[in-house]
Amino acid sequence: MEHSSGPLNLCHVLTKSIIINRTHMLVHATALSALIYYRASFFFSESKSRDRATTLACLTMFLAELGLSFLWLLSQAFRWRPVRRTAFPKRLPEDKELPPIDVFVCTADPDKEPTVDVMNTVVSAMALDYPPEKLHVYLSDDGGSTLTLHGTREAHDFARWWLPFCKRYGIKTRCPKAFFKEEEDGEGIGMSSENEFGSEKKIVKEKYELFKERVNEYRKRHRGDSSHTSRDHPPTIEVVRGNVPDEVMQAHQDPMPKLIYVSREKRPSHHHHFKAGALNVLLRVSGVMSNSPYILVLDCDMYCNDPSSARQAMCFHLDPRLSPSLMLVQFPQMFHNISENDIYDSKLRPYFWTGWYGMDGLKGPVLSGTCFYIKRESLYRKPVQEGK
Ligand SMILES: O=c1ccn([C@@H]2O[C@H](COP(=O)(O)OP(=O)(O)O[C@H]3O[C@H](CO)[C@@H](O)[C@H](O)[C@H]3O)[C@@H](O)[C@H]2O)c(=O)[nH]1
Ligand SMILES: [Mn+2]
Repeated sequence: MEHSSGPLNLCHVLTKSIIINRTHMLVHATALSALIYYRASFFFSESKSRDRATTLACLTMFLAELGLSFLWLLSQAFRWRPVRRTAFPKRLPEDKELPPIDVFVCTADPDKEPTVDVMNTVVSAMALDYPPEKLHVYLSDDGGSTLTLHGTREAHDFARWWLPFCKRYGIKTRCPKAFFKEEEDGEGIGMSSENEFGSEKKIVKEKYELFKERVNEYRKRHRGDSSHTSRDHPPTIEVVRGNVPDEVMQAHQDPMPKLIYVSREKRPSHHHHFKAGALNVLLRVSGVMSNSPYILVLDCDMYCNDPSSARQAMCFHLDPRLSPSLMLVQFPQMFHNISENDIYDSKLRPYFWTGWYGMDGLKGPVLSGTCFYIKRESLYRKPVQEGK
């Protein structure tokens, strides 16, 4: 990668949106003022036709209107000064100068969060376009399930095929499940199955099917085997090496990101604090094992849908102008499998595509709990300066 003198990122103020938003606010505020004036004049007028029932009805409506107007007023902050940001990953320093990243994936229940899907998220994180020796993926299993541990080993084996395949063909969708679905739906990169890509895709698909089969087989065979429960189990930490024998491993010498399975100790007598407790344990475990200065947090059903996200995040974290006051770089969540007839906006578009741009313009969005690259240092107290 070449150095370049341009900035690593740009912040664009969305002038057109600002003009439209503020004009709309003005019109809306004028209409509201007229309404409030109309209601108020009703109460101050000395009309004899006003009986108690009419007054009560008008008062109730007026209070409701005042309440809604207040809510409207508060939400206008999000539309006041929206901004967008562009990152220039090509301007980042060389790979060897990039900082390491720890990825935290949390799962809690192999019945509610199917193991194959969780592993798809894990594999998509391992396949990020980032130097593999600088990427460490930690999977926290709050269920303490042997199925998840077994699935992690199987995922590691499958990643040996998947990672080189993605790298060689510049695959954009690095979650295997999503990639094969796109290929089936004809939305893939459209190369014929006759060529080299096609034949390799076929092999990788077979490996993926085998991986799924083995995980599901294990689930069937070992159901109810364990004496532990998700609420009462000892700790387990394993640097996952997979099930592949050494000879086969030597044949695939491509370096891979480290994959670490962590299941913290849980006892009924101690509160476990759900995901927050799991993240705290991952912070401590990773602090001893890799201690990377940046951390990506993912829910187990939030796969990485853009392999360049790590480099994009670094365009902000490594920017000397921004970095001292920057805690995290957050990506919006995207939802699939939502009904075509959805009337509840389950994709949360106003939140991610309006609210966030607005909040960023007012000094930063809220933390949404997943899909963010956070600076480890920002989670600890500021180091005390020497001599003070
Ligand atoms: O005891 C627990 C409970 C949950 N989780 C994990 O936490 C994540 C989020 O939990 P989920 O039940 O899926 O919550 P959602 O409502 O889908 O998630 C949103 O809301 C959560 C807080 O309520 C945030 O933590 C999430 O990041 C945010 O996406 C999942 O990966 C779980 O496996 C644990 O690790 N341990
Ligand atoms: Mn969830």
